[in-house]
Amino acid sequence: MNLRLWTNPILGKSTRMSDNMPRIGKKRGVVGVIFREEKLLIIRRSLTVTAPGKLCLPGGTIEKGESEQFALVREMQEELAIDVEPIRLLWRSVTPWGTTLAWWLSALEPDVLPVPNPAEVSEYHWMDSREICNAREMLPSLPEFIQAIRAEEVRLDIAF
Ligand SMILES: Nc1nc2c([nH]c(=O)n2[C@H]2C[C@H](O)[C@@H](COP(=O)(O)OP(=O)(O)OP(=O)(O)O)O2)c(=O)[nH]1
Repeated sequence: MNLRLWTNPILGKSTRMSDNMPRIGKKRGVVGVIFREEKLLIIRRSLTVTAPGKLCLPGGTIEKGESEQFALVREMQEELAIDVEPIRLLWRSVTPWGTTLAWWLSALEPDVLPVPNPAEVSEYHWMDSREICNAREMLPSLPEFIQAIRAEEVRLDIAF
C-alpha cells in the first residue's frame, strides 16, 4: 500500500504535532490498546523485524509530521488491516532504548477480524492480564503496562 496516498478513514487527514508532545527519546512510537470481551489484543512480532517473535501491543513509529492518532490508525491498518478509532491517551512510557511510547485506548468494531501482515506480525491473540503475565518472550513494556493498570496509574473503565 502506498502510505503517502492513503487517507485516514477516521481523521480524514494528518494533523500537526502539538508543541507539548514529549521529546525525550530519539524516536516516538504509538501503540493501540484494544479490548474485546475484557481481553487485550496482543501481537507476536514477525521474525524479520526488530525484537523478532516477541509479544507486544500493535503499534509502531510515529513518522515526521504525524499526530499520534494518525500514526495509530495507520499502524493498525499496516499490521492488522483493521480500522480503529482512537478514544483516549491512557499512558506514556519510555523504552530502555529511549523511544517514547503513547498508549492509546482504541475502539474496534466487535465483528471485525484482524488479518496479520506477515511482514510485521506473525500472529495475534486476545489475552487477559493473567495470560499476559504467564506468557514468555514479550517486550518489557507489556508487563510494565499491566503493572501500571494494577497500580491505577492507568485508568480503565473495564475490569482487567
Ligand atoms: N509495536 C510496539 N512497539 C513497542 C511496544 N513496546 C515497545 O517498547 N515498543 C517499541 C519497539 C520499537 O522501538 C518501537 C516501535 O515499534 P515497531 O518496531 O513496531 O515500529 P515500526 O514498525 O515502525 O518499526 P521501526 O521502523 O521502528 O523498527 O516501540 C509495543 O507494545 N508495541
